[in-house]
Amino acid sequence: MNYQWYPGHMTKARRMMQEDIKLIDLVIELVDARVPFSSRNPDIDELAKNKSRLILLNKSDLADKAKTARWVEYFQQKGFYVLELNAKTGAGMKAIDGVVKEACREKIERDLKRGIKNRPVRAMVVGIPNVGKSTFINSYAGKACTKTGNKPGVTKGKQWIRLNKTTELLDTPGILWPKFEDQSVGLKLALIGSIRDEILNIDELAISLITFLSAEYKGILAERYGIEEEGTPLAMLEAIAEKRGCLLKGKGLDYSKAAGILIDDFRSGRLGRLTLELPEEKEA
Ligand SMILES: Nc1nc2c(ncn2[C@@H]2O[C@H](COP(=O)(O)OP(=O)(O)OP(=O)(O)O)[C@@H](O)[C@H]2O)c(=O)[nH]1
Repeated sequence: MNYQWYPGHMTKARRMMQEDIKLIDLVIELVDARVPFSSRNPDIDELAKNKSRLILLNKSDLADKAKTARWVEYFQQKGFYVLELNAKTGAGMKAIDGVVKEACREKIERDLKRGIKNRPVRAMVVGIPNVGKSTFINSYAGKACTKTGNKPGVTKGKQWIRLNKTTELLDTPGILWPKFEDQSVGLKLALIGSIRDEILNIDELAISLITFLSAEYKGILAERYGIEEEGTPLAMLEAIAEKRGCLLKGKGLDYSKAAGILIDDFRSGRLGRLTLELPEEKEA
């Protein structure tokens, strides 16, 4: 399968982010907890060097709890501050302020030594499309906070949201481009729904998911669809089509319909909390 992204916007988005990053102290990077490696663009490490860093493992409600704990440990070992989050419900949100302060402690202390009091920490949210940046900003900023409007000088044209006494957030998130280093990255991004479905081959996607699930999460397909987990992935897709009554008009089974049901069940969490990759695979 050949995966494409939204070509054309990348250069502009990157240039804008390069400018914006100059204005901020803290980069809050959202990744999808089901694919923390595939949903991050490592170029951000270069773009945001010398900045405090916080990684939010978002959509953690859909990810495997034990595997998320391993990703937390992995990113911590790399020197990032890390939190699990469900931006949609706000679960995990309370811990953020404390961690932001901790991540920016050096900056706050440096300011104090220079006699600068109460200059807020300036933060920016970044991430690839669909990881939940807007949902997070809306939830974190809440209704009570006010937009500060344009400021003179360096921040001309930028909107900042004053979150509390210590933190301001740039109101437009930085969009990063996913990095298709190998086919498996594109495949995982397609599975979580970050690539437009029109350009995907849904049958191939379902076969890949079945292959993965029957190896890593044995029993899940049997439980959800009442099928035997045996034979080829195609045979299992066929079994799902049979169980779910996916029929073509008078001409046998509708595999694509069954594939659609499976992918949809995965994306919405109906197959359970599943994570598609682990840190050690990435390091291998
Ligand atoms: N289950 C779940 N869904 C979430 C969570 N956070 C965001 N979403 C959903 O994910 C989808 C994308 O969220 P957005 O906030 O639009 O993502 P974005 O990163 O701003 O997307 P772009 O504008 O494309 O860059 C929406 O349907 C959200 O409701 C979460 O923690 N859990």
